[in-house]
Amino acid sequence: MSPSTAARRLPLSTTLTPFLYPCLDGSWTPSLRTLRHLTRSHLRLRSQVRCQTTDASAVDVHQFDHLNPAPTDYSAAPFTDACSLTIGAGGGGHGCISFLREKYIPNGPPNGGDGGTGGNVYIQAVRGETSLHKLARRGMLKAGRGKNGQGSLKGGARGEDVLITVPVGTVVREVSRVDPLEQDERERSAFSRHGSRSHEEEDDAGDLPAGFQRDKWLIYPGTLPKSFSVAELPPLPRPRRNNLASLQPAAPVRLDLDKPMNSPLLLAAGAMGGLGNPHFVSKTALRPKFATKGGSGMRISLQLELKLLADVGLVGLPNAGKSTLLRAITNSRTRVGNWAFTTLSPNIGTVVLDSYTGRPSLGTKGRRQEPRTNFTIADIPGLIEGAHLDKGLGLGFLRHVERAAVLAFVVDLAARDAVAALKDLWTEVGEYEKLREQALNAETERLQPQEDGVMAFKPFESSIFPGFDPEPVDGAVLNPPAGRSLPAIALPPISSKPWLVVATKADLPGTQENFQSLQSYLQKVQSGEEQHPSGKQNGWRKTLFAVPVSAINKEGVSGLPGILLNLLDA
Ligand SMILES: Nc1nc2c(ncn2[C@@H]2O[C@H](COP(=O)(O)OP(=O)(O)OP(=O)(O)O)[C@@H](O)[C@H]2O)c(=O)[nH]1
Ligand SMILES: [Mg+2]
Repeated sequence: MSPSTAARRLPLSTTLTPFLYPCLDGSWTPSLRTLRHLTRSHLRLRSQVRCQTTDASAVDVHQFDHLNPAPTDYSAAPFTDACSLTIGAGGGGHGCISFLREKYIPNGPPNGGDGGTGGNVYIQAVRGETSLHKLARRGMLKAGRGKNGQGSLKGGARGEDVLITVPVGTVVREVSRVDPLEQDERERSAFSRHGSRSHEEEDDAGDLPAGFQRDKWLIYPGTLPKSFSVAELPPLPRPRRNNLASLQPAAPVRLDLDKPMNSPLLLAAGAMGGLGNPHFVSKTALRPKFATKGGSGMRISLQLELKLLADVGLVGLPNAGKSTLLRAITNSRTRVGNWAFTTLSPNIGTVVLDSYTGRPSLGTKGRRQEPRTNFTIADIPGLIEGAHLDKGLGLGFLRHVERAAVLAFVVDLAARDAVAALKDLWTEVGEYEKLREQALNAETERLQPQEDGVMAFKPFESSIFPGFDPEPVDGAVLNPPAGRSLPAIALPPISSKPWLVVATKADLPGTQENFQSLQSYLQKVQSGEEQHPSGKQNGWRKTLFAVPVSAINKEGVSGLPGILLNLLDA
């Protein structure tokens, strides 16, 4: 019988009293001093009990500390670094059909209000968010629809806006969009070209004849289908675009939100509401019994990718000791364990340089205007040989260190030849870079105008005055103007970044030789005798060195922040 089962069977009073719960023993009354002592010993006992419940037989609970934590001593936040999201701007409310009716005015003039504008969708990169998991769960985010207009010329209320908050470092790409207004425009121009009326016959207001898009009308009384087909309708007014649409980023959306934003950025403006019946008063229809429906909101499918922003990125094989190193130099509570793939999602730790006197405890070199008071380090899951062939956790997590200014390669001196481990790591980083370049090229190609880079030149395309949309002049076919070329989110090559090697587990016996061969290899790379481990000609090789540390004993790590800081300012 296990001790826990035995404890369950015995009555509480015989097992725990008077040591743990003395109050349950009726004969006992504690003094104030005893109470204080009891609280202290109870707290100690509780923490021990908590540790024991994890794996009491295998480990001695007293040896746990911050660098050799118990299996349960870690912070685990949900993490998602890529997701797709569809956003929908709010549709407009319908216009109202209503007439003034008062005492002695039985058949008053029309007074139906316009429909309200649909809600907008905004995006904002904010500090504090660290993952996209909330958005990944949503899948679709829609702004509110505008309210319908009401009698007495009351306009409908605006639809509710939606604000998408994302972590700093999120890259947003548009996959596709459905813009009902553009579709409308296309239908109209097709109708005017091939329909009953030619383009020239279209009247000044750009209205099209009755019978075109009957479904855009509301008719009173409109309960019978007959009334829709028989009703005499005026020409359908041109669809209107929300003025705010001019603030939308040019399609296709491609944003790199690498700084916290003070104000949200408009992604999709809501559709305009329909027009109330007073808009359609004419000589022939003094009391129009129709209004227009509100427009539908545009939808954009987006891909969001989070590339965490850290100053230093730790790259290493699984079980090399990256997380222990992060714990040793920061306050991080990332998980540590003696097995591969302990870390399953990236962790960011902050090295605080503040001496608590308002000045950084370590000097930072000139170029920065403000002295650096902290810097961040990203720990990602370990890479294994062949990670680029989708082995292990894949290369996906390298995106979180590709924007780091400095790379720290963590090699385990006790596991295998450190030079071979370093070369393997560089191979995987190089493969990742190739994949990234391929993806960038493919995307740029996809977004480039077709027909061998030739596209029709449109001098001006106003979203505020949709009527002003000149047809391309025949023969005026130019290369895309430079100003409209697509912004490439280009990053510097990883091999050009400053890097160093942190050789961990130096406390274990027989690791000196391994370290010496690593150091002599790095010296040769620096002097140019050996090829850069990335295989690139212009890889960074200004000052290359390896730092031996025993992270678990916090030995050799005190100098690391200073070294990293020097490389950051290099
Ligand atoms: N002796 C010794 N052991 C260490 C040292 N650093 C880490 N370890 C041990 O090595 C094991 C792996 O450490 P982790 O920090 O989890 O390794 P990791 O690189 O983060 O592993 P993954 O997250 O799986 O990639 C743990 O059992 C640590 O206690 C060290 O300096 N000396
Ligand atoms: Mg780890």
